[in-house]
Amino acid sequence: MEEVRATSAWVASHSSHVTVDSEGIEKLVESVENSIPKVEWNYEGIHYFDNGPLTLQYLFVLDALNFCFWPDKELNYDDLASGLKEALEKDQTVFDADRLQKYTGPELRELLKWPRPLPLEDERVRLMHEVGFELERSFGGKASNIVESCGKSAAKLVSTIARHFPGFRDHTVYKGHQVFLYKRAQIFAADVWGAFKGKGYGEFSDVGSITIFADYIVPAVLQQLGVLIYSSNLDNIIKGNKEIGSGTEEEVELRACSIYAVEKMRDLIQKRTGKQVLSVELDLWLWAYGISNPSLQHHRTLSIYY
Ligand SMILES: Nc1nc2c(c(CN[C@H]3C=C[C@H](O)[C@@H]3O)cn2[C@@H]2O[C@H](COP(=O)(O)O)[C@@H](O)[C@H]2O)c(=O)[nH]1
Repeated sequence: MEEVRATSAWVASHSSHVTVDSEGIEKLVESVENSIPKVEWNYEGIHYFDNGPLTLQYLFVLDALNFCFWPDKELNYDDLASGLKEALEKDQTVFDADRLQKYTGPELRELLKWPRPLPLEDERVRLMHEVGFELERSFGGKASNIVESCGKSAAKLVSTIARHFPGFRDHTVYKGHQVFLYKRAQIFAADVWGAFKGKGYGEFSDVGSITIFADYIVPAVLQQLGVLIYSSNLDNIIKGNKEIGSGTEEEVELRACSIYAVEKMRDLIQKRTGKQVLSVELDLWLWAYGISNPSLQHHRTLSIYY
């Protein structure tokens, strides 16, 4: 995760379309430093949890598919989470590694009870197959074995997932430099930590190493809160709901500057109050705030990473 931090900082310092506003960070931190809203994991009541290894299988499949909902106006992350939860409650074998390798698009739709093709459905199915195949090949079919192999280190968990599962390798090249963002691998570690409340499978000695999860909600929130400033061209693209290509400077800056800005917020909170906050906690607060404001306009990129 040091690479995520370092490469995001590099993007922020070479950025052409997005500016991280230090004054904006100071103002926001001043207004929230003593009262950062604590948001409970699964505050929405949409997730499967049984306190055992099946929860990890659910979370891993969830985060393998946790991207790109916006092309369907009615589809949200909640539909994916609660759809997978209900499917698992009905049949405990739905996420067995051998079954994951065989799903078709229509079967995935049926699992989620979604009446029409999902956005990037072929990619979702391909990634389910990839997860099933590699779980079987290297982890005895079980996501719990990935977590157990990481010796209570969230950083090791993220790197193990990125090493074994190509679909989680959320990185890109920006102005000639490789940039690591690892949104879905990090969110899996955070989901495990959140679901198990930092105990058992969720105990990580280095949970502070996780950064925020650079999706399409958090940048929009940071802009609304005055932390990110967009060029007028980028602002018009987002307001006009025009698509931004994956891997473009604009897209990488939106994501990397969000990571960098929240790391700066975290440092400032620590400096001013002496209190350690986790980027995961800041992420969940910002994300929940964004989700509760449906009028917030976010950038639109067709991506399998977020
Ligand atoms: N940064 C960040 N992004 C997050 C999440 C979560 C859910 N986290 C769970 C963890 C605890 C809670 O109980 C949540 O259920 C989803 N997303 C992203 O949002 C987008 C979906 O938006 P919309 O199309 O409007 O549904 C999509 O890119 C999705 O990947 C998060 O926590 N942080």
